[in-house]
Amino acid sequence: MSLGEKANNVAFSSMLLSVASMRKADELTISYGAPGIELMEQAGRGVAEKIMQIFPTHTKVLVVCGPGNNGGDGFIAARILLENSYNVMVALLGVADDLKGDAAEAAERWAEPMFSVGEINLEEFDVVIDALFGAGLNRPLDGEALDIVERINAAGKVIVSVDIPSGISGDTGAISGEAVRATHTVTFAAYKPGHFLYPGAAYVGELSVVDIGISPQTIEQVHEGLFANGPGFWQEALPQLEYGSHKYTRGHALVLSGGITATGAARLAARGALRIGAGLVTIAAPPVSVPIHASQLTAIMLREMASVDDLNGIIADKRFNAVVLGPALGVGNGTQELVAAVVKAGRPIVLDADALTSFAGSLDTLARLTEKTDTVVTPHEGEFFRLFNNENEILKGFSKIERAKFAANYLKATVVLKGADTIIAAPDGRVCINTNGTPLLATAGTGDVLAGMIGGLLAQGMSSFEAASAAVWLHAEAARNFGPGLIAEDVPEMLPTVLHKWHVS
Ligand SMILES: NC(=O)C1=CN([C@@H]2O[C@H](COP(=O)(O)OP(=O)(O)OC[C@H]3O[C@@H](n4cnc5c(N)ncnc54)[C@H](O)[C@@H]3O)[C@@H](O)[C@H]2O)[C@H](O)CC1
Ligand SMILES: [K+]
Repeated sequence: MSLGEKANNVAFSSMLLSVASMRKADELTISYGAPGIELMEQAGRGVAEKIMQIFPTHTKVLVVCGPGNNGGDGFIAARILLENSYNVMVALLGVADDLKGDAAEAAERWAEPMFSVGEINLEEFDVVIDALFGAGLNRPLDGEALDIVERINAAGKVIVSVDIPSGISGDTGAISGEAVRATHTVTFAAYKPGHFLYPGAAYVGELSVVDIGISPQTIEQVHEGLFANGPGFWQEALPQLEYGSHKYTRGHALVLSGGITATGAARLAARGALRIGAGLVTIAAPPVSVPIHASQLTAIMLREMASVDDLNGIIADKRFNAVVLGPALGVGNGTQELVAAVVKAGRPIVLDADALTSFAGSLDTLARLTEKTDTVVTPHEGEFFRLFNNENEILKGFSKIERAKFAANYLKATVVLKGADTIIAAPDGRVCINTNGTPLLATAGTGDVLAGMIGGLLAQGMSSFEAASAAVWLHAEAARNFGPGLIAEDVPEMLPTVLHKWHVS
């Protein structure tokens, strides 16, 4: 199957491999008969081809090789570039005699001189290939390793990193001391979490993945449930419009509103739900807020909710098939009671903002509710820590992925842990890392819109993990399409452009 065909495979193109699962894929492939050096040849060729796609043959290329197989990839890339008449030099961190296994073989195949990193002047080159460290990085860079990374970053050249920018952890995106700021990163077989998690995501530059002969079957075999978020992952699960569609087949989302000074959040959420395709959307509001909403709503409907009894009366109508609670709903027991009432009705729910903060300090009360119905919770870091502040002992040292997984398991809910690199974690252990986050979303009310968008997809029958992943990606894509000056009200209105661009009916 060509990479192009594989990319069409919904799950495959989004599968992320941890460093350990990549190593297992490597070992399995070798055990099936492909020698390691062959994988390295294909890896090095993938890097060389990226250079050849972009730069003319008179480009002066310096390949900086580390002491392991990342360096091995570098030697192969250097040889292939030289065979294609590129002007190439190789500098080695360490000594050639210390090279082992495939890296030593790759160095053997580089028949030209090898310089030490101390001998070369970066100014003489146009492009630097960073083949210092990849999956084997196991401690902060120091000494000569740190020095050459700092020199590479200071040289102002185009930098192509092999597998992952040196100094970045493939699993967490964390920086070990310093890291190469790549212009491009070419990785192998599958993307790694560190390519999408900050700060690593800011160091990879333009990211591409090349096939090195590890089969999709092997990748699926070692895959541990980590996905990169994008249309490739959930497009097939998105509700599609059929000729028979009418507003009732597209679901009815209910959004609960706060009091008279806090009605905008509910309208933002409701608009997000409507724009993402819910057939009907209703806001349930306290009597004081009803006239405020009434003067501003058109397609979105409005019901008065003076008490929990009123809410029970409203959701007795089973056509309300998704409920969004939280945006400016108010913090306290009142909100806890509203959440409990909706859980009792057994509808899929989205809990955001105040519906989460209201349970700070009573996490188990929340867990007993969320385990009863299909739930998506959408905390940002602050809300997460308020909710899980008693679990700090356990969570200390946890990565962002591990914290999201812990919460999803604890609450038996899909957790959207928002941030520059939003993580979506399902109770079954699957994790989706968002790939298109943008600081444009750092403006009041965008979280309300996201909660509504998730509710709108749940109303259309989409399952929680896929609905949350799709909404997170479409939400950021809408912001990117709008650009500078974005405010929350713009996000729902940009959705048609994004849905059209991604051919999502
Ligand atoms: N399927 C695959 O996994 C393939 C991987 N390829 C490439 O191999 C590297 C991983 O190679 P490895 O030898 O395991 O480690 P590195 O080359 O990344 O690191 C080299 C070596 O460096 C030492 N080290 C670690 N941290 C430091 C540090 N901070 N300072 C100094 N030295 C350090 C440590 O001993 C490491 O062993 C992978 O990234 C791919 O590029 C194959 O090419 C294709 C298949
Ligand atoms: K590297």
